[in-house]
Amino acid sequence: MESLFSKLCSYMGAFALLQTFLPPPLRQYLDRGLELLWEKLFQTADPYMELQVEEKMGGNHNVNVFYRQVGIYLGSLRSSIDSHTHLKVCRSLENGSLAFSLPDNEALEDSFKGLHVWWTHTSREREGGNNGYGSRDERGFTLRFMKAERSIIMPAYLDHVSMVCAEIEHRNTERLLYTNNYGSWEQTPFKHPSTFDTLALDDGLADRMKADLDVFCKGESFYHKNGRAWKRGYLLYGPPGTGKSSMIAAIANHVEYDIYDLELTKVSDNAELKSLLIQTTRKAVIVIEDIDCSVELSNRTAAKDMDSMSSESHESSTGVSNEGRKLTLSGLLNFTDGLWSCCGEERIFIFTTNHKDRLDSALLRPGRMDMHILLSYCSFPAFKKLASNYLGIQDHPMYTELEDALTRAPHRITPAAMAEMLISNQSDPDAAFRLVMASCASPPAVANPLEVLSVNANKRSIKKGRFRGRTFFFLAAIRGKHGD
Ligand SMILES: Nc1ncnc2c1ncn2[C@@H]1O[C@H](COP(=O)(O)OP(=O)(O)OP(=O)(O)O)[C@@H](O)[C@H]1O
Repeated sequence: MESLFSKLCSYMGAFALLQTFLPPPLRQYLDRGLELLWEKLFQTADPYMELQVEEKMGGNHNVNVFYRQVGIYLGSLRSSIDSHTHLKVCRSLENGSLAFSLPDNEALEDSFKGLHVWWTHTSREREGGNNGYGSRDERGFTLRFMKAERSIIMPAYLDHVSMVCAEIEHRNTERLLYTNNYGSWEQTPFKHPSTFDTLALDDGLADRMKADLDVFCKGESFYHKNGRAWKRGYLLYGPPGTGKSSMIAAIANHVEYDIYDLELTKVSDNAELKSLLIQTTRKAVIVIEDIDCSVELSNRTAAKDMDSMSSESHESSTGVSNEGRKLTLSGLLNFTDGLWSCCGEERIFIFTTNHKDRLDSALLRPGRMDMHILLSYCSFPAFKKLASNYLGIQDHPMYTELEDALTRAPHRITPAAMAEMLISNQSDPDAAFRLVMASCASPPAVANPLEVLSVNANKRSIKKGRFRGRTFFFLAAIRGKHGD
């Protein structure tokens, strides 16, 4: 009896030793085999249950979306995959990246809320060939978990799989820039290289913006718990060429959202505005640039005075009263803030203006735009960032002098103008810095025509374009704001 007991002990010791050396897939096979043996010997009920996720469903073999989602999800479980020594690999046609997965019949372990589940992929030849349904194999995933955990796995874990897959797909999909064209959105791939690392901003602003965006993106439960629409508003203001458009691109790149660039002059009325908003998807940055110039949304008191002066002549010439004006400030406020704005989630609204003082106080009141961000002339830290980006220079003997000049400069330089001076003298940094010094000391030889235009002319009649990173305006037809 004693010798049998010691034999049993030594077997157990050998098993424990074997357990540490066996590769995980083999261990799982053994586990499963022993479980089956145990069930056979002692007739115990299987404490596990299984779910089948087949690639094709039903008699007419419709594609099962969840099968694809599971495949993508499992591909993201890198630490579980890395613990295996037998893997499959393929390269994606779309983005050229490598994707690893387990061979058929090998179990991949995952955990969710402290529970453990196991996925296995199987494929077997379809009976009677391919029957005209593409693949000859019947493929599917099997999910195995404890029966007692059924209420957590179904559907919370399954929803989790779909959600993670949606995020992965969103990250891998090319992002889009939408522009409105009379009632509908037209899309084009969005590839703007601006990031918070390339922007020259005042100290700490990039970090504050990134932190704010990160909190917003992870804020679903916060917004829902507090009964708030999951959206955020930024007003970017400052002179032309200080990086407002570049910051929009940096924001979109940071959060990886699509951009909807709303041109208000192409929106005929509030109903169209509403319809455009409803067509936007979640995870969207909705931008209205130069909001003070887009439509008559300036200070309402001033507008009222203007209206009363001109209403008579306007009505007689057009037959439409000012009261019946089609696109209104209240329509726009409803767009960003009111009930309409709640028909989608995870949206960032950005308005830009060169003249914050011209905006109606209703647009500026606390809570409307969450952050008002001033982008201004080039400070010394911003200059150093541009010099580092464009010339690869971190420090230079002229920096003390330049800091002094930029701090006291009577003729302030925009980051756009600074970038141009550095880029055009890339091969000779000393010459670039001398040019910056000279620009600090005296105004540019030729006044910046775009600044003159932007002050006097109605921007609705000005076309905006970019060439080599600079913003250019050219007149479609010069029409002064008040007809001058
Ligand atoms: N803060 C900045 N950091 C880095 N580059 C900048 C910055 N500001 C401007 N630039 C450069 O100047 C160019 C024009 O800037 P951008 O169009 O972003 O300015 P803006 O403020 O939107 O001008 P506008 O009001 O005329 O639309 C950009 O392509 C970028 O190269």
